[in-house]
Amino acid sequence: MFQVLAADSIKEEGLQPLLEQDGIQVHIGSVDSASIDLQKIDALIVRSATKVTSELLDRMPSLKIVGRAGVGVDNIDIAEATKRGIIIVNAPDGNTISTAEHTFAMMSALMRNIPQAHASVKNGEWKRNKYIGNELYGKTLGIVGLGRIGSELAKRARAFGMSVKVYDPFLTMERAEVLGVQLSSFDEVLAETDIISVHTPLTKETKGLLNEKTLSQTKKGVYLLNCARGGIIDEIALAHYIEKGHVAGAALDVFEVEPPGDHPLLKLDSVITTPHLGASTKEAQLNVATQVAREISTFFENKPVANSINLPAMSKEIYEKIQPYHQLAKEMGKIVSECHNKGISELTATYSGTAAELETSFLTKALLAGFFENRIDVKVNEVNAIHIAKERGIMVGEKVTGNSFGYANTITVKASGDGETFTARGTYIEHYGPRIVSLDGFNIDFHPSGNLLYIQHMDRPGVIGHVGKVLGDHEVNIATMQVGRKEAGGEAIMVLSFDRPLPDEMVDKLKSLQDIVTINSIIL
Ligand SMILES: NC(=O)C1=CN([C@@H]2O[C@H](COP(=O)(O)OP(=O)(O)OC[C@H]3O[C@@H](n4cnc5c(N)ncnc54)[C@H](O)[C@@H]3O)[C@@H](O)[C@H]2O)C=CC1
Ligand SMILES: O=C(O)C(=O)COP(=O)(O)O
Repeated sequence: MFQVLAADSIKEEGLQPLLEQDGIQVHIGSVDSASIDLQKIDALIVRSATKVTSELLDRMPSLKIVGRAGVGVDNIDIAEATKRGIIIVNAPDGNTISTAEHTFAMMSALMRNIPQAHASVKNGEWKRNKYIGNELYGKTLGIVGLGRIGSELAKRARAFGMSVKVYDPFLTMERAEVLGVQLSSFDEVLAETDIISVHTPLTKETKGLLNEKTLSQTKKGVYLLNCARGGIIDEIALAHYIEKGHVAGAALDVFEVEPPGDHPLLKLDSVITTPHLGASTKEAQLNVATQVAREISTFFENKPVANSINLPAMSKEIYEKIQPYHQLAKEMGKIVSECHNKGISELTATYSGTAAELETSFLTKALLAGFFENRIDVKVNEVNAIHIAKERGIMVGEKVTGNSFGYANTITVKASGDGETFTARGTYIEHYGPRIVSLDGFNIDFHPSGNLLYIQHMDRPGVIGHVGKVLGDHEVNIATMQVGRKEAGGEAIMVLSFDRPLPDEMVDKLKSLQDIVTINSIIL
């Protein structure tokens, strides 16, 4: 039974996809609830309040996936989660409209002093002159970060007769034209706009984007909005610029530390604020909860998630196409690990034909996951495979070749270390299945599944008979058998498959036979 913890007051109605699925138990609570055994939780759903730190991850050894019911993942230690093979998914567009609408409402409220005037009337006052505001019409709005929310804000601003200048280093001229905004440099946005609204994620690059220096480049009387993340606008610098009358006012939905406590900005009359409400609408909360619940339910069905932060994005169609190669790559990783049961320092995957047309980095990660499966104690998957390889000093290479060795595709794995090299080649034949077509330079042809024995031996009369006798004495039935050799009388290999696991003492007996070089048992 998979255990899901939905924290941060996730809208329960949105959890329906998980509640409806057999084999899943959903707990509503928090990571601090005494009644919840964190050790057993497989999936965690959070909003922005729960901080998914390495300390929390230490307390959740079964955790496999974190669902962020929203956009920003700055409350999640992505590097730590990735190291541990934990997938992170978010709900990128479920709260776009709500946040854009909230930003627009904040902008209107800021320009017309609505919160201050409201409080004054409630206080028994009637100060019509004190609260004279400014029109939005004809003003220039500067948007920093024209992603989903920034774009929706731009559309609304244009509908209100504002012109819009945008700074976003990743934005194309075509997209700016479609949205009717003017693509500008950061300096132009600072110097030429009346209101500046930030809509970037909080990253190393965006932290303190508006600071003592850049605020000095803004127009005197500028208004600032932050409905993205606390810290994009330096709070101390902002308070300073408001106090000295350079910035006319600010609307803030977010703070560096939430709740902000006794904060200098809260003491300023021209600062209006909400408690991180951008995404807090019934509609957005239903959207984001449903989106992450669907993702987690898909994950438990062993299908690809659509919006992972630390896995490549893949549509259902692409996933279906890549799936057989993914399986083959993983099995080849296991085969190489078992057949070449030695230390390795380099692993190279070479793809050809139809395999080379796919997301090969995903296949290489699957290969590594298979390779490490029986070698190390840590669970290895596509999320942490590269990290684990690096940590263990294994160089991972990836190549594409035009030579398919007569097949429609091949995946060739070369493992090297201590002066020795082992190579395996496999192919996927449509409507037929995966085949291993070469092992350590020997041509062979077998289906990689079940219980296998890989035997290296000398090509001498009687060897196969002796192996058959030991198996017969143990009443072990051979399902399939393939042999390969490079030249008569030289080294040769056998790959045998069985319907059930093999007794250890029988494998030991086989090892002691004359002309047997090595024997490796492989379970796929
Ligand atoms: N107040 C609230 O409740 C909410 C806040 N947010 C915040 O808003 C942010 C934006 O959300 P979306 O628009 O959905 O994300 P998005 O990913 O669609 O847009 C972000 C944009 O920022 C741009 N960008 C990145 N680095 C930049 C830089 N250094 N300078 C200028 N532009 C840069 C990107 O190119 C992208 O276009 C989220 O990361 C989140 O932190 C999101 C939802 C609700
Ligand atoms: O989606 C986001 O990035 C948000 O900031 C919304 O945060 P929340 O889920 O309301 O705590």
